Formats: sequence, C-alpha cells, structure tokens
Amino acid sequence: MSWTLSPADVFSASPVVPVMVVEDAADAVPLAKALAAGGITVFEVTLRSAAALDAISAIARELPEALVGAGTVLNVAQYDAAVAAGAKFVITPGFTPALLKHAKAGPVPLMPGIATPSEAMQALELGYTHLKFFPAEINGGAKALKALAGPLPQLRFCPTGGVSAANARDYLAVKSVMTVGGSWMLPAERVAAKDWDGITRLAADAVAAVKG
Ligand SMILES: O=C(O)C(=O)C[C@H](O)[C@H](O)COP(=O)(O)O
Repeated sequence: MSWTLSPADVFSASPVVPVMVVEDAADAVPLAKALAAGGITVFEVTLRSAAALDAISAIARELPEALVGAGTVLNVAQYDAAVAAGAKFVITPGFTPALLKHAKAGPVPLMPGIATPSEAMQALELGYTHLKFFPAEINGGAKALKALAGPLPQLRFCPTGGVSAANARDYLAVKSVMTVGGSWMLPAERVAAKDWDGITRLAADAVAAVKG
C-alpha cells in the first residue's frame, strides 16, 4: 500500500469523528469551521448528497490543516471521485472485495465497515486492520464490539451508528476502539438553521464527553 496517510493516523487524530451530511455546499466550510472551533478537526463527509464532493473540495481547500474524508463510499468510482475531490481518507458502511483491492492500490486509506466476525476476517485477509463497526448500537453496542474484537486483537475500530455523548465512552473503553463516529454534534436542523455557534458548543460537549 502506498497510502499518503495511515489508517492509524486518521483514527488517532481525534477521539470523535463527525459524520456530516452536507446538503448545500455553501454550508461545508462554515460547518467545518464550527466543528473545528469546538475542537474537532477530522471530518467524514458522506457521499449521500449531491453537494458532498464539492463540500469535500471546499473543506480541503479552506482548512488545509484539517483531515477531511469521504463517507458512504460504496464502489470504486466513488473512491476515485472522493480522492479527486481532495478526500484524505475514505470510510465505507460495508465492503466488497473489489473496492478493497482497488483502494489498496489507491493514494488514500480506506476504512471498511464491518458488522460480523466473518466480515472482519475477510477485511483482514484483504490487508485491512482499521475498520468501522457499523451500525454499532443496533448490533449490540460496546459489549458486542468488545466480544467481536476479543479473538481479533490485531484489529482497530471506529464504531459508528447510534453513538452519542451518552455511550461514546463505553465504546472508547474497549481496547480495540481508537475513535468513534457520529452525527450527534451536528443535528440536521441546526445545520439547516446555520446555527454554527450551537454546533461549536455541541462539538465542544462531544469532545468533553469522550474525554470524560
Ligand atoms: O453513511 C455512512 O457511511 C454512515 O456512517 C452512516 C451514518 O450516517 C452514521 O453511522 C452516523 O450515524 P448516526 O450517528 O447514528 O447518525
């Protein structure tokens, strides 16, 4: 692999990764700046909106010291598009062998989503050790992840999906968990209202919550 960054660099850059859905590309930079003011400088922009690639480009350009990545990447074309837009890492909800083989030869790290031991083993077999546990809470939460990670100590995880200020520390207490992902610090209604100060407060609260 000739990735410019290691997955460990990404997972260790912040104890919490905000999962962003950006509907209007003009919101991308103010939203990223609001999160940065709250102490979070790693961003996962999901490719679930038409504005996502423009949002990634804008954040990469305006906040060069931050780490902006793409989420919800489902196939090789989206991996390539995310890289072209300036994504420094890629996260997926699940994986296909084709996508993992493609990303291995690509320039930026990919962290595949898994939910079962067999999926974790397949990802490991394909050379991937830093994985997203998704959807985390509905699959049994921190207890389930601890049990899953037990026989796979070489793996590291970012649980995402249902993570909140209330349970983030339970996940981070699991030895294999390096960071958690979630959208709780940027509720859609606050983004729609351009309540950047409110989002800064929620981001600061999230950082305080994960640190305990
Ligand atoms: O699209 C992806 O790749 C995802 O990561 C799915 C969800 O957007 C995150 O899991 C956030 O989930 P919540 O924090 O529960 O809102």
